Amino acid sequence: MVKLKKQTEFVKDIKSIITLDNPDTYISQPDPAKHEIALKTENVSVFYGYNEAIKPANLFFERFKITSLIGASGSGKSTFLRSLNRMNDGVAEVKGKIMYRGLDLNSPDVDVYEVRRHIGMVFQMPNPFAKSVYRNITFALTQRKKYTKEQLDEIVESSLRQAALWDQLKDDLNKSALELSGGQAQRLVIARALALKPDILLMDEPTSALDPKSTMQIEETMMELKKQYTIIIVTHNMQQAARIGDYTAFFHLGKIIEYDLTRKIFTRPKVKLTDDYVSGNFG
Ligand SMILES: Nc1ncnc2c1ncn2[C@@H]1O[C@H](COP(=O)(O)OP(=O)(O)OP(=O)(O)O)[C@@H](O)[C@H]1O
Repeated sequence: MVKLKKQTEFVKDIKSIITLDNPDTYISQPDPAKHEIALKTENVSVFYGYNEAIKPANLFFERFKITSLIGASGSGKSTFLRSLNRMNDGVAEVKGKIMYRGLDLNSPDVDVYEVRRHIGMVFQMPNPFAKSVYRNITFALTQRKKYTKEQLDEIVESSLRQAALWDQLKDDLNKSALELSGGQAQRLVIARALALKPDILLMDEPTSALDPKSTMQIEETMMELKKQYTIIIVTHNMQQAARIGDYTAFFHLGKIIEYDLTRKIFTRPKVKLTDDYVSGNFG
């Protein structure tokens, strides 16, 4: 009688096939038999015209973890990140599947607004609207649905609390968001994304425009947020990736060279190119 393999053994097999076929890459995914997967890409490639900026990428993102995307400038990190919630629509052609709760988010009949409600995005430069702190958080919500004042008050408070901004701003909710410091503005943008109650937060170099103190505060906030959200972050800051990332994917010329637990990427990478990058030999 043929004995069926357990799923974990299949996963091990898949890992070794990938490694043997591509000796210059090493992809070690979180094991779906043991870990909940929030998002998965299947052969996702991205084209700007004829330029294949992302080569077919197959990545699993574990739920309630932080995954860092690292790599030199132009390696494709932002392009890949922006594909995950359809931010590349109209800019680039994205092929392959982006699987979320059994649904391919890259399918043309998927409502892009719904995709972005479940998968929020925070950009490099804090970009609050020229509105009050309160309206920044409620604006997107009220475009599609009616809320009572009590409901909105509750959402504003809980979003600001999660972004560690409530204590500082609770008496200044009518203040213009343009009067906030850079660190406060970035945390307001995080609160604005959280107000939509997403599952996943994409962050594109969220601290690169901030001073070290604000950077540490945002990192602390992210460590709290990952208890409730899955976070995927692009960062140029190796210390940041090592400090906060559970998993790290290293990109080079549009290809994922190595994907593994962060501690392995930074202490025992399997591919020399990764070692050279994390040791600061190029990039
Ligand atoms: N809007 C665009 N149109 C055409 N090509 C683009 C566009 N955006 C990015 N590219 C190209 O795609 C490739 C990957 O760029 P991308 O910005 O994703 O890299 P990155 O790793 O995020 O870089 P950085 O760290 O500098 O932000 C580069 O060759 C870049 O020139």
